[in-house]
Amino acid sequence: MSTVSQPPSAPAGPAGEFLHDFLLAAARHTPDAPAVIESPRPGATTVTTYAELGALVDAYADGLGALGIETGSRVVLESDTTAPAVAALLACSRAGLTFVPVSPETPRQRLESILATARPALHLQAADGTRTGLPPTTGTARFGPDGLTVDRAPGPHRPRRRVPCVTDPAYIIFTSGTTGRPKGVVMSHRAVTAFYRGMLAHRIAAPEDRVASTSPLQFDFSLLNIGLALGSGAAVVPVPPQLVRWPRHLLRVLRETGATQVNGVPSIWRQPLRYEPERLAALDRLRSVLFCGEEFPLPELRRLQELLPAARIINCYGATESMAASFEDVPRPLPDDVERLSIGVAHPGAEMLLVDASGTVVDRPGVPGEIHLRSPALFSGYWDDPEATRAALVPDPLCPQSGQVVLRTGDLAVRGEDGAFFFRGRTDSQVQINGNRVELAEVERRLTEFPGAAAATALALPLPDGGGLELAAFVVPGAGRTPPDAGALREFCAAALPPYMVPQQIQLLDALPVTANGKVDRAALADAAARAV
Ligand SMILES: Nc1ncnc2c1ncn2[C@@H]1O[C@H](COS(=O)(=O)NC(=O)C[C@H](N)c2ccccc2)[C@@H](O)[C@H]1O
Repeated sequence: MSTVSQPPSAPAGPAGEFLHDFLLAAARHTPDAPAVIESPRPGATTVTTYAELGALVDAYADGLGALGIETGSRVVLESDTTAPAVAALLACSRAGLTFVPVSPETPRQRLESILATARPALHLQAADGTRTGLPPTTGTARFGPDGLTVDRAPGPHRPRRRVPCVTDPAYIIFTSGTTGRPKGVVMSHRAVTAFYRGMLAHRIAAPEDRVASTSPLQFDFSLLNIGLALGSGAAVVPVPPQLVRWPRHLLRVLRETGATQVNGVPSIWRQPLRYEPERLAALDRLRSVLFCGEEFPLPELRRLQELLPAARIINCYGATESMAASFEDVPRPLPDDVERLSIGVAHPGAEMLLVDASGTVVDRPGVPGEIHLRSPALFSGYWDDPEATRAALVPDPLCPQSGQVVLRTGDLAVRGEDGAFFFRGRTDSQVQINGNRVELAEVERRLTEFPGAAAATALALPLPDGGGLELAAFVVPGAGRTPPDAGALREFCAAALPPYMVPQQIQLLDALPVTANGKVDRAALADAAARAV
């Protein structure tokens, strides 16, 4: 076999099956269109065009190429979502490297756990990044307006691989594993671009859109937003996490950048709805809202619809193991009798089916089952965790002989008469209280029906004597409403729920604690409840 000094150029997959090809293809014809619009400070709005983004990608890819890092190596990319950060992840893709996004707010111990697991060749941060003390086995570099600056070159290695392949990992997202050790969700180029194709078939964004992304880069919601914007030839408007948390800052960024779509987890709306309803209603360019990650409390969703009556609101459901699965418009207005939101059906090219506890496929309306997802966008597996991978990627229940695997989501749903799915919580959110099965979402829903309650979270907590579980609940009052009384809330629950579903303790909170990805932080609530006993 001939030895070649230069690797043959990677065979491009079908048009744009590599992440960088896919995301830069849409705007080859519109180089001067805005790709990223940022407004870190009042009056300091900057636009990066597709041509400028492409030039940054070239500069960073050259810098990475010069380091001679072996194809398939990992690069930890520590940054908020910015134009240079988007260019850096695209440059990793072009250089045949797998990027591992982490937020600058990632605690050191968690970063060290990710470094020990992913064993990256390089840690890459922004020019003004503050991370120090990286292990000597990891190269370090920074990306800035003029290219890469290498602080410490990656260690020498004997390259065994030279040709990038579309089944290579494009990125690894580390999620908080239930076992405490972060799980690395490995997504190939083929999977993520297959997902992007399915999502873009919904025509959610158009070239004139400006898609605000309010999630940290380490959360694949940000990667969905980048793909949605760039894949549509539109602009992404990254909102730094430290601005998302302050309603006035968030609304200023949306106003000054002319955002036409705002994508985020439900919790980003809680404070703006409560403290800045007028400024929210004044965002007259805002024409769509997309949310994901957890159920949107219905009182807050209804309030959002009141303030943004013209906005299309999309409920996006899915897991990091396939980036997402479905996109469903919320009825406008949401009928009063709706208790659970539809998650629709899987995006084009994918299919959800329900499997009951016995492993039988459920195909009758109204019968609950666990969502299994058949999709070309399924993850490759959990990094270095074959056992967890086998538990998630299971044989196709309809045709196990085929060798095809489907994603076992851990989510419960029922089908409506029209075939759409209705989310029914996690399989692990079914708890046993005094031997009775309790669906926590049912308790939460009853609590949010109380006049003046905007959101609620219910938890099953171990009894102090260790003998079983008891229900605790946390309720956030609505904007400008008299805060509900805990006793009245208990009576309200008792009027509609069996005794074992009435929370023993109910705490009123000004806000629910959220994780780094913006989801309700149930672990923090459990700790607070334990301390309150
Ligand atoms: N719209 C929902 N209603 C209700 N429960 C939900 C919903 N979207 C997720 N979830 C829940 O969140 C779980 C997935 O959690 S996750 O792996 O951390 N990933 C995410 O939350 C974000 C996900 N990758 C994503 C990114 C971008 C767009 C859509 C979805 C799902 O299995 C559901 O339990």
